[in-house]
Amino acid sequence: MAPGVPVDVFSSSGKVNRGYLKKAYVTFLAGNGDYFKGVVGLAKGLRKVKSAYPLVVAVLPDVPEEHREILRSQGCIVREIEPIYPPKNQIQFAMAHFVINYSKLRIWNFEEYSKMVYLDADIQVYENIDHLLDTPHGYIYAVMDCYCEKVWSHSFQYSIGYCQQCPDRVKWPAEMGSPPPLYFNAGMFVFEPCHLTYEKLLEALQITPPTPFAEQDFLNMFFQKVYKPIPVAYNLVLAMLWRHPENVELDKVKVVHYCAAGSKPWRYTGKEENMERKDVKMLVAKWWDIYNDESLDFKAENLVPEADQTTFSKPSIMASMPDQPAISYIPAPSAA
Ligand SMILES: O=c1ccn([C@@H]2O[C@H](COP(=O)(O)OP(=O)(O)O)[C@@H](O)[C@H]2O)c(=O)[nH]1
Ligand SMILES: OC[C@H]1O[C@H](O[C@@H]2[C@@H](O)[C@H](O)[C@@H](O)[C@H](O)[C@@H]2O)[C@H](O)[C@@H](O)[C@H]1O
Ligand SMILES: [Mn+2]
Repeated sequence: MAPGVPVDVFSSSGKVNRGYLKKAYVTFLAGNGDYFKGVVGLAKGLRKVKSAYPLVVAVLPDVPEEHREILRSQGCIVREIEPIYPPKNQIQFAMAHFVINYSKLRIWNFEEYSKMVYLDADIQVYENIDHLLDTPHGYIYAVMDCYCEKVWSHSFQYSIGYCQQCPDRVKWPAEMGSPPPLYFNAGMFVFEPCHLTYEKLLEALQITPPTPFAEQDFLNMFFQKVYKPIPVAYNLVLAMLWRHPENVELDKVKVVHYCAAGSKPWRYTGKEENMERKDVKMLVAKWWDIYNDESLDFKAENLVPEADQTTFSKPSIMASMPDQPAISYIPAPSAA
């Protein structure tokens, strides 16, 4: 991987009171294909768990008006963003479509929000996770990824069978120095929009050679020093079911990420590897139950008045978080 872009997050230059700004969920939609169905499912899932926050959808210009209308009719806040492309490169992304995912970075410029939870459109929320929007400032919270799927076959980790999800199974070779820094799946993360951070991201992107996992690799480099792992329950990358079942308590999972090949519920055929598993079929059916539930369709009278957004208890994850003073991101100048 290219050298990390250190982000010196904390500064004693005092606190920024971000309490007056709004909070929201945000997802990303590109193209005129069927991912909009994922966004509809996500909007209905957040309603089912009675989230107090809206879902913002960052759409690329190629998302047709018809799809945007469907999302608005489901109560989504649709915001058009300009694409972001990595510098000219010969890289072979792990999946060809990953190149459009750099555009996700535009969400750091949604400065009217103090805190957001980003969720891929192939994610479903099955339990209320609004408390993530009350986590201490100054960090990016996300779930650790898994290196065991074939899509990682370009990596040294994969070649020796090392995975951060089970670092003792195959130990990192001492001669290779310390193991790689903890690495998060960029399908779900808790972050703080900030124009200064946004500018630093774009600046750093122009001087960082693209790598197989595109913006996910880049975000892991950029936020390496402020990444806080959160439990698998907050983003079950489906492959964990067969790669690390010992790390999964399915009945405690709050968020499911349908990222394994063939697992997108709206395209599910059951033909790809692992797709015939009982747990996968159950999770796909669970997604469809919400998608098809008309009682979860948006009704204007259900709107949560903005003022009510703060009447929130701080459940368990807050209890385990040391209280931090409200500190804004003050990225250091890029080291690269
Ligand atoms: O044609 C596409 C491909 C991707 N995406 C968005 O980009 C995210 C990341 O792609 P994907 O989830 O397919 O990657 P994975 O998590 O499976 O690696 C999706 O969830 C969508 O939000 C999209 O809108 N249209
Ligand atoms: O553009 C890079 C993408 O990288 C990640 O997807 C991968 C990763 O999770 C692997 O570990 C899985 O094995 C694989 O299936 C999955 O595609 C993010 O989910 C996605 O949002 C996006 O950032
Ligand atoms: Mn995804």
